[in-house]
Amino acid sequence: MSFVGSWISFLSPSAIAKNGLSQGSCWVKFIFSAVTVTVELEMGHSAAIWDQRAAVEVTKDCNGTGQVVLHSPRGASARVSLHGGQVVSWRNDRGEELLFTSSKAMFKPPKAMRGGIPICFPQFGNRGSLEQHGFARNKIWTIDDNPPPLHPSDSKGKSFIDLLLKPSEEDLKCWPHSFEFRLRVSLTADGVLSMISRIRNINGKPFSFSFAYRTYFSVSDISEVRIEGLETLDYLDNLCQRERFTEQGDAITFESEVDRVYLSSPNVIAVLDHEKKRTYVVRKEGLPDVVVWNPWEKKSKAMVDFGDEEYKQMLCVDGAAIEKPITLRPGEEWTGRLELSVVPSSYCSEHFDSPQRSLKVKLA
Ligand SMILES: O=P(O)(O)OC[C@H]1O[C@H](O)[C@H](O)[C@@H](O)[C@@H]1O
Repeated sequence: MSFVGSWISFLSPSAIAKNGLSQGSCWVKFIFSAVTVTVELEMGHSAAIWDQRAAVEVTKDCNGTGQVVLHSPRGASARVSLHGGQVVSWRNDRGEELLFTSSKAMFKPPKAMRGGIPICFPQFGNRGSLEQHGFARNKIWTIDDNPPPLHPSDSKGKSFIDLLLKPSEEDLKCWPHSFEFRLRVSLTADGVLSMISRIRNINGKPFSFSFAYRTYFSVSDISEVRIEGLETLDYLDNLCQRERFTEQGDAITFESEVDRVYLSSPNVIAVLDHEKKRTYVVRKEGLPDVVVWNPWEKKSKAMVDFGDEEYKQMLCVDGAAIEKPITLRPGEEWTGRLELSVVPSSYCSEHFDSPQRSLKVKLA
């Protein structure tokens, strides 16, 4: 289908209804700022070159929460909820969902939806006095129309949205530190998903926090999955009172519950799904730790928003800063970046066999 054709079908009411955008929505807004589209005709085929910001849809529903859908010109998409600033869907150009969402997930505040990429801030797990994984994932974020600039490469050729979280009076009672948390979520034409978090101390005193992009990857079968890039690292085992161990295996595979924080990890990690013949590549910056979590059978049964057998279809691999909390002095800002891409495993076996050696790709 030509680019123009696919664009028109994207705008049609049936496409909007198919994407579920009109259901229960108070309004739908399309943002096409600074879009430059060139359509080239060559040998009877049409191709599109999309130079600038691509299509971003914003939908707001009646209970005050909303979603933003990012579209790539080649058909990939990402959906971000204002509830939690949580990425709730990431699809490739064939429409395949790459993130896990539980069939029992609840999409209503105040709790984060089980799946996607909830943000753990300012606390990870129960390492502190706040609610599990901190409050950011449970709050309503706003769209930031005028964020401080990022590097031009963070915008060029991408569809993106900027979100903002500031503490409420209630948040300040349990965590008395004023901050601005800016989140940029973007999608490249090839469907690479990026998240950039900028957290600024606007308080008169220093504060410390921990952080994780809890990333629920969708996998064919957990027994067919392995992680490369964490071998030989030290980790804290949440199942053994955070005792420190050293990883011994060649790669990480799964046959029981896992809940670990790998320390001082390389900036590129690969999650290989043999059955699907695809590999997720996780690139990160500013995030020294990697959490690996799968609840397995017993814990799955204990979670109300998670199916008994669903542990087989998911794996959390989170870029994180946990062991050494980040400290910001007044006026200082911290940045943590995550970039997710997916490649066929045939490509991976050639290029990603040893992530520590060959995946030294700097984030743009
Ligand atoms: O159910 P959640 O609050 O999302 O937490 C899910 C899991 O996250 C972490 O990995 C914790 O160490 C686990 O103890 C917890 O069960």
